[in-house]
Amino acid sequence: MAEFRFDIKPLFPLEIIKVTSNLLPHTFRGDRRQCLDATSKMSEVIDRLGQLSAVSQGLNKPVTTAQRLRMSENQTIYLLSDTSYGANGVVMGLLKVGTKDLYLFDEQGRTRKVEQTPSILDFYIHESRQRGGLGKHLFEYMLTDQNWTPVKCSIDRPSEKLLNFFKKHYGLVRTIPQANNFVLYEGFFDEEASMGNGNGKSPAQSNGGMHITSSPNTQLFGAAYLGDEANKRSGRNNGSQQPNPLLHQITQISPSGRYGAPRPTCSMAEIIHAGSGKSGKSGGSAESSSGGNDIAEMTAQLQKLQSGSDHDNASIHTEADLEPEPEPEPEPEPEPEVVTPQTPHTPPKSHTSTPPEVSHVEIAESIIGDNRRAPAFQLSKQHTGMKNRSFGVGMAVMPSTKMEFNQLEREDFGVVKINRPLGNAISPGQDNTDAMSTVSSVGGLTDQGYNDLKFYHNKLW
Ligand SMILES: CC(=O)SCCNC(=O)CCNC(=O)[C@H](O)C(C)(C)COP(=O)(O)OP(=O)(O)OC[C@H]1O[C@@H](n2cnc3c(N)ncnc32)[C@H](O)[C@@H]1OP(=O)(O)O
Repeated sequence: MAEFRFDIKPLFPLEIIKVTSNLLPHTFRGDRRQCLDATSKMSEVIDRLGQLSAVSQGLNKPVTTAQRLRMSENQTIYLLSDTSYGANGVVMGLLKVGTKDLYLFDEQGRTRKVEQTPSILDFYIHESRQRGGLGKHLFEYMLTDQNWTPVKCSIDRPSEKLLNFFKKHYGLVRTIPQANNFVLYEGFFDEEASMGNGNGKSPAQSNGGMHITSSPNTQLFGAAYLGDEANKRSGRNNGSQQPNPLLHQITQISPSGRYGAPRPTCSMAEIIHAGSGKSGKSGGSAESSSGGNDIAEMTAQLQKLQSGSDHDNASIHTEADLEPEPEPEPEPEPEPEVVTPQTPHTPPKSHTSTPPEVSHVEIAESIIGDNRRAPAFQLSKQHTGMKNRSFGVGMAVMPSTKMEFNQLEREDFGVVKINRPLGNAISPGQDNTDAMSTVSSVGGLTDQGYNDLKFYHNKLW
């Protein structure tokens, strides 16, 4: 348990105290000197518990620090103590909550901007006291104090233990898939489920903040981008939408828990890999499939070309058939104030949301063309000395399928050298890293009369 060099009893007149950005216990009364002393000690307590929580969750840096709390506007930390333990007492647990403005998907896959969503941000009970009911005790205190209900809480990358906690104590299992790091349980958007929270409104509604948005992602990916299950559900509900057999959601079964929570995907990657068709929709709703250039069609054409088959009914190869690449473990991120989802998707069996994984090697190649294909056999620069041969690199500036250039110096990423004479040593005093200086000094042309483009880059092949 977290013991300190000072007596914690003055800080903890109650078993549970709450602390906000002033870093003082909500019970605090004292003069300026006592205030400074209390904030200093409380900072130490928060930093220690935050550190223990991070270690317990396998995070490489704490989600909770005194400094972060001090800078926050709407976060509260609840601390659970046992002042009877030892001479100075001990602190046994921490629960950090706050409100967030989030873009969320509801159960029909519509994007909603929910302002001041109740959020569980960090939760920790010391290992020696876990599974003894203290977590529930602390959580219930917070719910009462904040006037929240569990089903209305969003949870920032819940751990496996916390998922079990919600299942055991509140019967919450089924989640609404999100594309950000937050997990919502079914019922979050229900009006009636919010009646028990005291004011008859959901937390979001009570803050006047929930409305369907026309976010860029909704326009880009459509509201029915949830795959078959969601399409069926919405089809049952309103009878207007039919599942499109060509449109499978991009699904990856990932471990649930803090690291298993979905990461936002790169919007640019989505656009590059999936958005080149005129329809502009990657997964698409039933309505979105009208464009002649959509991915399914392009992929089918590619398949036909590859197999040499011209059967009209060749099977369609969709994103769901492609092997997802293993996802690197995401680092813990500071809680975003506004999180914009990229794509919704169907919940995996674990009932936790997973990130959409776009892996369109073939599609990307079909879009870009053969220029991007690597040769069947290629010599590396180890084989060819310092001569590098690059295919497609720098296509943005050279309309050639092949580029050759000398490599006399070390490789650095992203440095583009222009106008240095091909193969020549750099003259003394010439700035080797400044393209501008070489532009003016050489006149811009090589012996062959061409501009010399020099690329320094990491190994790409
Ligand atoms: C947004 C976030 O903060 S995510 C991070 C959540 N925090 C962590 O994972 C840190 C490590 N875990 C903990 O600190 C605690 O286990 C907490 C805070 C999740 C729960 O506190 P506890 O005091 O253990 O909760 P409490 O005793 O009230 O409830 C126990 C239930 O929680 C779940 N739980 C607690 N520990 C575990 C565990 N090791 N394995 C699986 N489930 C667990 C179970 O449902 C358990 O019920 P059970 O013992 O009948 O199986």
